Amino acid sequence: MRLHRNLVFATIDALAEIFNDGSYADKVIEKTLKRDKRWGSRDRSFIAETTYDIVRWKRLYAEIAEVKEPFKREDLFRIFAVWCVLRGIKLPDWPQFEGTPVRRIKGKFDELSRIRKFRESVPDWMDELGETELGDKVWTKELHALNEQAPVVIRANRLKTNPKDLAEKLEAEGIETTNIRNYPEALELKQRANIFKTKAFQDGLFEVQDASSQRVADLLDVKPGMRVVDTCAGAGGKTLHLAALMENKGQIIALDIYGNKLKELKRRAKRAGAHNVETRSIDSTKVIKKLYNSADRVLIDAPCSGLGVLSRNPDAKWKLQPDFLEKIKNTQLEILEKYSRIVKEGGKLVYATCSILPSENEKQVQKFLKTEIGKDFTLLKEKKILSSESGYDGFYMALLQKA
Ligand SMILES: C[S@@+](CC[C@H](N)C(=O)[O-])C[C@H]1O[C@@H](n2cnc3c(N)ncnc32)[C@H](O)[C@@H]1O
Repeated sequence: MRLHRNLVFATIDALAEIFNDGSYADKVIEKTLKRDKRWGSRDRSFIAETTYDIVRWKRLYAEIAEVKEPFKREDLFRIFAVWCVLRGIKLPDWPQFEGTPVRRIKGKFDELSRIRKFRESVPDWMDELGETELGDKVWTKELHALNEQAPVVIRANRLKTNPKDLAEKLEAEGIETTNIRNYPEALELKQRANIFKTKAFQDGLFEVQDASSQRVADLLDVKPGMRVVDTCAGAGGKTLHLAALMENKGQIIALDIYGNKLKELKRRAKRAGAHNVETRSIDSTKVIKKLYNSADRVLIDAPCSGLGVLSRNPDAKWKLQPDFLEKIKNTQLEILEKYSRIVKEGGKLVYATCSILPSENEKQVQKFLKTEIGKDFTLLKEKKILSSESGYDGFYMALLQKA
């Protein structure tokens, strides 16, 4: 591979913004890719993938490069040189790479690879937490899986198409997909591609949604005509799936504390042809109280650490802090206690997270079941999805029923 100066410089700029200014990797990459209209798809994927790779392996590479945060520009070039050496990419004879100690880099890599927190590139606290919660063996495997690049999975929108027709349409647009066994609406891309540009996407025939995430709406057991409340709807990934499962019949009330996310949800619902979705911003306790005892089904896709989705969101390794985790666990329990009151007698509730930590998952459900409102519920089913076992995101979901 020959390195192009403007692509490498763009990558270094992106890394500086992500590491030193605390910006989100996806946003920085999106902005960086708009910088030069002449860049083709290969150039763009070089920038995106190299940036993500270096974000993913920050701790390991910084340790090998012997540099510390905040990174100066020359530090970022040293980190970049480590990335090249470990991938067997020939370093160009630019002044930035002069004197790169190739043998020392390889030696340090071998030495650090013996220690999990360096090999898998995670902060000390996260490595300790993962081991405490999951045990050494499971955490080691899981962490390894979470450092793999995530596959691109889409969900065929049954309001407009089916997986077979969609696969054919995408193939006609040059995108090859495969079915995923036991995931009825999912297709996996054989190769990464900018699928948002396809006509099939603009026509609302699919949404990008990880295979594990597609399990959540399925578990809620919705039927056409039901009244369903999606309490933490965000931009509506699961709301749209629920609308499709309900064949657009009945009512879905999508809630979130952020109005801007709900705006995006509305836009997506329009594209997907989902007409039974109403959004409500949670701007006072009244919004929730008005819904008490009214829904056949309630989804709580709770805010969480996101530790199950590190493979698509590697900068969370560096952004997540232990005190945030403590706060979010309190929020999860509060949400469970408040929003479960929306379920009517005999109705069902799904509590889900994209975390693999028992303290955000089954332990929260157990705590909830002991609360006053929780005593009215029974746990019907629980699914713990590990990335190391499924090949997709780590997820947790529990189905509960109100007596
Ligand atoms: C895991 S995300 C939801 C993802 C979304 N359901 C989807 O499938 O695309 C959690 C959502 O909970 C929202 N949230 C955070 N605190 C909340 C609260 N107290 N009540 C309701 N929503 C909340 C966040 O804004 C975020 O959109």
